Amino acid sequence: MKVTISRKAHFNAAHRLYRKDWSLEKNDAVFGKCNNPNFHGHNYDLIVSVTGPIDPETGFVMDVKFLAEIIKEEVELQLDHKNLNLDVPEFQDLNPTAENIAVVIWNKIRKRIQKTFELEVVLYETARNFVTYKGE
Ligand SMILES: Nc1nc2c(c(=O)[nH]1)N=C([C@H](O)[C@H](O)COP(=O)(O)OP(=O)(O)OP(=O)(O)O)CN2
Ligand SMILES: [Zn+2]
Repeated sequence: MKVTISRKAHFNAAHRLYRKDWSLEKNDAVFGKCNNPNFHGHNYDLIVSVTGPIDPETGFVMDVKFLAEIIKEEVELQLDHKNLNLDVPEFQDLNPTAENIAVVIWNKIRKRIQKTFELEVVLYETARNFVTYKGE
């Protein structure tokens, strides 16, 4: 029997969607207002879910306080109030779309979670736009 535990988190960050190897015209055509050279910001909401068996001794899949600490160290401290393009090494050569941010977050958290557990992240970039990544 497997059970999923989830923890919500939140961070604010600025970004610009563009490719350095494209002209301004092509970036504007593809990314529109998200290509503003002066950046723009989002209030990101994150849901991190871990699936695994319940430990019969503790009754936990994993201690949610431990998961909260991992999210604080791997996501909030590294991304909150940052300019993703300028401040975060992972996005120096990677467009900080919601899809790419979700994959970067998943890879950071995956390293900290027991291999036998499944991991899923859902990242809300706006109240209506969100992406899901499960490492598949
Ligand atoms: N597949 C993706 N498409 C878009 C992404 C993305 O990361 N992946 N990002 C953006 C913009 O950065 C931003 O998220 C768009 O914001 P906005 O158009 O304001 O979206 P809202 O949901 O707030 O507003 P609506 O009026 O509901 O469109 C664009 N595309
Ligand atoms: Zn944006």
